[in-house]
Amino acid sequence: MNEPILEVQNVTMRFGGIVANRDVSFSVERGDVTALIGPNGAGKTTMFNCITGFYRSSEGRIMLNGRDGPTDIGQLVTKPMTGGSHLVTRAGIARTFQNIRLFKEMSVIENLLVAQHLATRNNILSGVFRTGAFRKAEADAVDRAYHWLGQMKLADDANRLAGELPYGRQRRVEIARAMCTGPSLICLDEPAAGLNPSETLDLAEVIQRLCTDHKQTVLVIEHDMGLVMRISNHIVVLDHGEVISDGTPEYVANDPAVVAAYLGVSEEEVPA
Ligand SMILES: Nc1ncnc2c1ncn2[C@@H]1O[C@H](COP(=O)(O)OP(=O)(O)OP(=O)(O)O)[C@@H](O)[C@H]1O
Repeated sequence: MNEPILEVQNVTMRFGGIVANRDVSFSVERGDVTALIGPNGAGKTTMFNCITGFYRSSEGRIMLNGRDGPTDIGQLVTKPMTGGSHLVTRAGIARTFQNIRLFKEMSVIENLLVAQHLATRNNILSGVFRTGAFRKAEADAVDRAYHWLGQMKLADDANRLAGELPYGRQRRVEIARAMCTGPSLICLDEPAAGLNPSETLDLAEVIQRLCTDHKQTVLVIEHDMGLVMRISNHIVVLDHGEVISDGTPEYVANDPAVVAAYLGVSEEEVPA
């Protein structure tokens, strides 16, 4: 399968009169770390919310070529009765949030188990009667949770309250929780926000390991350009809701349109 894992096709998102994304198109290739960057208010989070099924875009299409074949994200979100972002998680897109959203009064391991209950197809009856399939699913969920805690260098924290961990570790718990759902694509919303430099380095290492060891495809919004340049091999730049550059880190870093957007001056004014 050589097709991109995610295809954003001419997506426009309006909130009343505000156009947060305008005719946005880009692809995420399998195994890549793609970074979505841009100045404040450029439309990055809105784009993420469309991709992860929190919003239905006003126009355009977002296709996931995941484990169930081509899936139209917008159709999952608007499916009558059962539609919603949980179906997008099941289809293979997991995410973390700009503001950490762990269950702070639960242990780390419980946070990872809850995520898997939402992602599996067990129903209430199999739980009540504790069928063989249910018990196997539970045992697998625990194994998977410990596996990802180990990968995120959190094995010793399994039974601590999530809210008691230092911020950098909480970020890694969020990533472990997302990985437990077995995503085709993991979307990280500003993972370095609020981290100190040494926590950011740990985070970079963890994200790089997801790619090298687990062939995980990653889409990340990030303002920390040091981190973006270290981890990504593809960058899409948004400004005022539109894609202004798309390419390798080297290409984007030298694109006058990007320099202009960040400096807040017109393209013509940027020195060659
Ligand atoms: N729910 C909403 N209702 C109305 N306007 C919104 C909504 N969400 C976003 N916007 C507007 O859409 C534009 C893009 O916002 P968005 O949060 O997507 O940008 P961003 O690039 O993620 O910014 P930041 O880097 O500051 O997080 C902004 O003008 C914002 O005010």
